[in-house]
Amino acid sequence: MSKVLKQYTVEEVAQHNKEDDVWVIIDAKVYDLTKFANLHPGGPNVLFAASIAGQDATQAFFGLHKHEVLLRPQYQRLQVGTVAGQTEKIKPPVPGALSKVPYAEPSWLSQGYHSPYYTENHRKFQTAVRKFFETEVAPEAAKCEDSGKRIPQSVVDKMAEANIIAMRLGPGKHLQGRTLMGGIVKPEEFDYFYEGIVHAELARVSSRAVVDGLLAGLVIGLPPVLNYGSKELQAQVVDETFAGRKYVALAITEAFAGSDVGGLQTTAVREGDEWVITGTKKWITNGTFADYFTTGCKTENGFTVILIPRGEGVSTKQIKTAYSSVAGTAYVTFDKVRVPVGNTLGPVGKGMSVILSNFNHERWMVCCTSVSTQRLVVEECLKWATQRIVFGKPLTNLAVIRSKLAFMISRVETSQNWLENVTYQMCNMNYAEQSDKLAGPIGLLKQHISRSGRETAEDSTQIFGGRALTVTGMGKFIENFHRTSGFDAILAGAEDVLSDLGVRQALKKMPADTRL
Ligand code: HEM
Repeated sequence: MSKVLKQYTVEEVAQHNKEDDVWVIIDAKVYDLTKFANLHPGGPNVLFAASIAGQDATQAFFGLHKHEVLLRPQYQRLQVGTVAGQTEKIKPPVPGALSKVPYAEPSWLSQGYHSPYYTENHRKFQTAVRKFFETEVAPEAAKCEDSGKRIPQSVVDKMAEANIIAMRLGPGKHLQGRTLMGGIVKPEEFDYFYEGIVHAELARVSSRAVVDGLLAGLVIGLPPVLNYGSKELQAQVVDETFAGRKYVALAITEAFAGSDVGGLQTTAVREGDEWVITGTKKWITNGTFADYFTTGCKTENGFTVILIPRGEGVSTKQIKTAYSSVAGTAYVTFDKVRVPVGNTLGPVGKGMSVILSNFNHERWMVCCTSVSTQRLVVEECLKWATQRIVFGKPLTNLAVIRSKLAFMISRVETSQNWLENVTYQMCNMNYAEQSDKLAGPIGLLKQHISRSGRETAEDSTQIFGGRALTVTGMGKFIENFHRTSGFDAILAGAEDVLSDLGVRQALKKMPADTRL
């Protein structure tokens, strides 16, 4: 039973202004901080100041803490009453609800705006997905970001139950017969806009590392099995991965070669009905816990992709990167690993096209998560710049801050609009057409979005000041974004390589019969 809260007048609260009896008012609620003072992370003295003890400390509080602090159960207990004649103004977030902060949501989710791409059913789906991620994933995501431990199986199980894992691989036959998000969308109606919603909502509740830790390896490592694996192999692997019982990682990059896939040295040699594989792989997302590795190998006549199950000769070790170990980034060693020839994905020697066509979806997914995160940065900055008082006025009074906000908003809106256009093209092209027509545009889009992200990371850091330098507190989200936005510029293809790819693809299509 929740405790009955007494009402106090402002004058009554003001009596509690001593070190052994300290109360404060925060947003029309009365808190008894007497016992808590010595445990307060900001120290006891700040609570005893004449402007705080017994006073309305709302503005001071929100200048120093995120709202979520008051919502933590251990701090909710400090509330002893409410203030007579006052009502709370700052509302706790409702799971699944949209933000009312301008530009915090894409225009298709903003009241009074329209979109040619999304239907009412996309909206219904979005509400359900946001609620799911906010209630089921967000609490664990925050814990794992801190601890570096992998996402608990209970979260994976819930994602599998709603078929979120399968939906993250996009539309296709693999969705047939599955109930998607409780049946809100039929498998045959599921398009890339639905999939984009899943990526965007995941990014809203997760740090960059958690986005990857929540089975990004599977999202990029399983498509070659779906597109090129034999029926027997698919039967063995697909269901158990969509059920969240087994994990997959894409193992392409090596210390010897990153974006230049041609320089890979891991080698597969055919011996009867088996491949014998030797080599190393680096920066492998989810590699520490993956059960299967979709691996790029050098073979006699070129490059071949082979699915390697974890077993004898396979070892993985964690690489410490700038983001949390929750992503399970690994260094993988294959030491004369024997794999049946049936595990080959696509034609022998033609692995390059398997990998290159797979990149489109991976890069597009990074675009979806990155734009969503950049939008959250805009929201955080708008909130902070409005509530932060400097020299007696809100930060928004400064033209330089408004200018930064203008560029941040413009970057996220241009990115979103281009992304939606590319998504629409994907919805209307088959896999082969996408590989032919979209590799260049998606490369350019990703470099635009990751570059925008890094500029936004810089701007937001200036807006948050010192708070953007600490991993906890008001600016923790900005700090994390600033530290990890570079991952979008490298993973799935380095920014410079992708800009070049985009232009080279365009040049290939230049008509021979044209002159200035
Ligand atoms: C219900 C009342 C309060 C609770 C539960 C609370 C809790 C906390 C927590 C959890 C932190 C650590 C910040 C973080 O890492 O997120 C913190 C820091 C701090 N708190 Fe409070 N606090 C309360 C009231 C106040 C008030 C009224 C003041 C007024 C000056 C204050 C001043 C500070 C300061 C100066 C810091 C350090 C901020 C920093 O390192 O940037 N707190 N508080």
